[in-house]
Amino acid sequence: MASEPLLSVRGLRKSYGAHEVLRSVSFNLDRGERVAIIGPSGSGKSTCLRAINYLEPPIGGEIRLNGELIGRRAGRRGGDRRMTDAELAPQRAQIGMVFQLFHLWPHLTVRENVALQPHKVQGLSAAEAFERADAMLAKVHLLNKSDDYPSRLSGGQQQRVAIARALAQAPALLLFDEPTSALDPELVGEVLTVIQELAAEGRSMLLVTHEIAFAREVADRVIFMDGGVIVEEGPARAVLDDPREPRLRRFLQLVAHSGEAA
Ligand SMILES: Nc1ncnc2c1ncn2[C@@H]1O[C@H](COP(=O)(O)OP(=O)(O)OP(=O)(O)O)[C@@H](O)[C@H]1O
Repeated sequence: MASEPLLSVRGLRKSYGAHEVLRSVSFNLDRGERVAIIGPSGSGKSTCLRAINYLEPPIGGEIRLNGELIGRRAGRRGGDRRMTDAELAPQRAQIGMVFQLFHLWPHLTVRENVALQPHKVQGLSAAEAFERADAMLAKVHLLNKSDDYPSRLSGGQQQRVAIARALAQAPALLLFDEPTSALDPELVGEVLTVIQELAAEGRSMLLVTHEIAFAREVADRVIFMDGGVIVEEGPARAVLDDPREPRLRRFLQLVAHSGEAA
């Protein structure tokens, strides 16, 4: 029997008013797998990522991590109900998320930013949480900045701190939502290098990215979304180098012509 996937997304749906942004999206991600989601602006990529940890609660479908249903539990009167934020916290802790904007606490040092979740949510002592923070900051090559405040760091460094913070949760799955799109071009490389190093460690990750060359490099599998549905998916090189769907072919041509700024 095939083993259960790490992440299973089935029939995911999301609307804003009458606008259906996700129209039954289904895919799996296996342990150690790297999956990139690409597609035109507004196709629902970020919404899909944010629905996975219920930052944007979906209106239909099912998400499972290690087989466990995310965001919903059996209700008293039969059927199921949405979990409260408190109930969701331990599930969210298994899913590390890195956003386009870094969302670091400005009044905390780099080390304190990274140690906060392990200390407050996972119950590590302050000393243990700082030790873990330092180990994660070493991974993103920023141990020398641990006593600085975020405002003293470049955008690329702040994003690497945000990655260290996600790692400090010891998550089963990492979600990256366009992690380089708020950065000046000269700062993109350092962030992509760190993500690549994490991929080489065999971490499970789902990335929304506009960087097609990077997706080809780092992802095992690519999902192309358009209009709230998955139009094509498959091994990265097959999807990106030999696309079947005309919509994907057009998208890749457009990206190539605009210097990868889709
Ligand atoms: N909070 C919201 N309220 C209303 N509409 C929203 C909201 N968030 C997203 N949308 C709409 O949902 C659609 C999908 O947005 P989403 O950000 O998921 O697309 P995307 O593929 O990630 O685009 P981009 O590449 O530009 O980030 C868009 O039409 C967007 O305007």
